[in-house]
Amino acid sequence: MTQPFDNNKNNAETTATGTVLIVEDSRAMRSLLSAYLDDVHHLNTVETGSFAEAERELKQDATRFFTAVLDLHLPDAPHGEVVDLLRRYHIPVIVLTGSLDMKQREMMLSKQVVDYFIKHNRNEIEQVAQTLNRLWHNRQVKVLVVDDSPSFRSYLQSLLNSYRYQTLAACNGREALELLAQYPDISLIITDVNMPEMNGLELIETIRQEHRREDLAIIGMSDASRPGLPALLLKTGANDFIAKPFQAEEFFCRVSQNTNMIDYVRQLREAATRDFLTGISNRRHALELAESLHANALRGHFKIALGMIDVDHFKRVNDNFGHLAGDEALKIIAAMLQKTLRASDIVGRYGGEEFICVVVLKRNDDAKLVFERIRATIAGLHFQTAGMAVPLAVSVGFTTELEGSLLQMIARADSAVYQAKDAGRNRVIRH
Ligand SMILES: Nc1nc2c(ncn2[C@@H]2O[C@H](COP(=O)(O)OP(=O)(O)OP(=O)(O)O)[C@@H](O)[C@H]2O)c(=O)[nH]1
Repeated sequence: MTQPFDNNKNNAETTATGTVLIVEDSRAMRSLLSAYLDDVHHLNTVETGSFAEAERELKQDATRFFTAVLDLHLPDAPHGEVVDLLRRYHIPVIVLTGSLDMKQREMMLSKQVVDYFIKHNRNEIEQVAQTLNRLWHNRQVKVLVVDDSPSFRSYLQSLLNSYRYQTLAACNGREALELLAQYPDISLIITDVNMPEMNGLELIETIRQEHRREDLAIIGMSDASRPGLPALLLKTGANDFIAKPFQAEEFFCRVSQNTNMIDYVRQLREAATRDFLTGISNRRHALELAESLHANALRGHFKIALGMIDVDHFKRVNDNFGHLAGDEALKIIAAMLQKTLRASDIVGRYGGEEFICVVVLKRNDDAKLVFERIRATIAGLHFQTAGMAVPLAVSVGFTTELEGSLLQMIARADSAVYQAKDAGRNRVIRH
């Protein structure tokens, strides 16, 4: 396989914290920038006022810096020399400067500066902060580059690395598919069209049989001299197209638009499956997962037990200690259920103060003991509120009878919960 992950020593994955080096000769601007970035999640700053000071900090330990924000015009380096200094240490550079002519702009772009902003007011500082946040986030984003030219592959990788993306590379479609199988969380594939073994169009067609445009973005890349190609790539399933040769600025606009779209869809999906209070699966998602376990159990692949867990006298917790305290109690119980059960089991918030658990039973598992352990653990929990330790308890109904639908199984477990409540609560009843 061609060039796996980039393991550049200065890759942000190896830096322990997100420290930003600021090089700015105006003390007021430096402090304003630093104070603002401190508010940005994860980002500490080291302030320097000249080329010499920046050089000293880098010599001391350059690996702590994941990005630098630079002024181009420093008293001891008036022509942007500080950009070269940072690039020697492979640290991504954002320029925040008082003025910029066309020549300087070209110079910066040729040196792979991440972005540049002209100082006008606080608005630019906000934009710098947003760019830093994006770079910090990019460390988690995998981009696969597919091209048969080794030099072009490494050029693309170095461009992407300057934006802190994680990169992988393949020299044809077949290798790309192997890498995709190995790393299913790849967000974006940038592929050339003309390649041996499997070309870019065949690759896109194959990928689209399994991955939709909103799950995995693809940018097709080819010669600007083939006018019909962009449409063909888009029709085959590419999200976007870029013509070679291209400007780094355009390349990054397209890359970030596509990776942002994938992130956004992933966040929406995540939000749609999670219960907003407890963070465990919501009812709809838990039922979806449970349907599949139930179907497999009916086919005889394994045995399952389905339990409904209802918090006892929960109204009293709310009435005595307030709704927020009640919320805390629900979070504690959800976390405990999640921790107690195996990854192959399902835990979800069914509604209000009721949880659903579907447990895959291994050969020696006793369903009654599994739910008894849950009940006993919760009965041993006290949550602290208003200076008091409030005891918690749950009633559990469960069943291992698979017959009929999943909803019928839930109804059986539910009726066992009612029996447990009637029998005095804080107990486990089997249907
Ligand atoms: N704090 C909080 N309370 C909730 C939430 N969802 C439901 N509840 C409360 O849970 C309580 C459930 O009360 P009941 O159905 O009377 O049951 P209970 O008090 O637990 O009594 P038993 O089930 O009979 O032991 C109600 O007061 C609901 O307002 C929530 O998300 N947060």
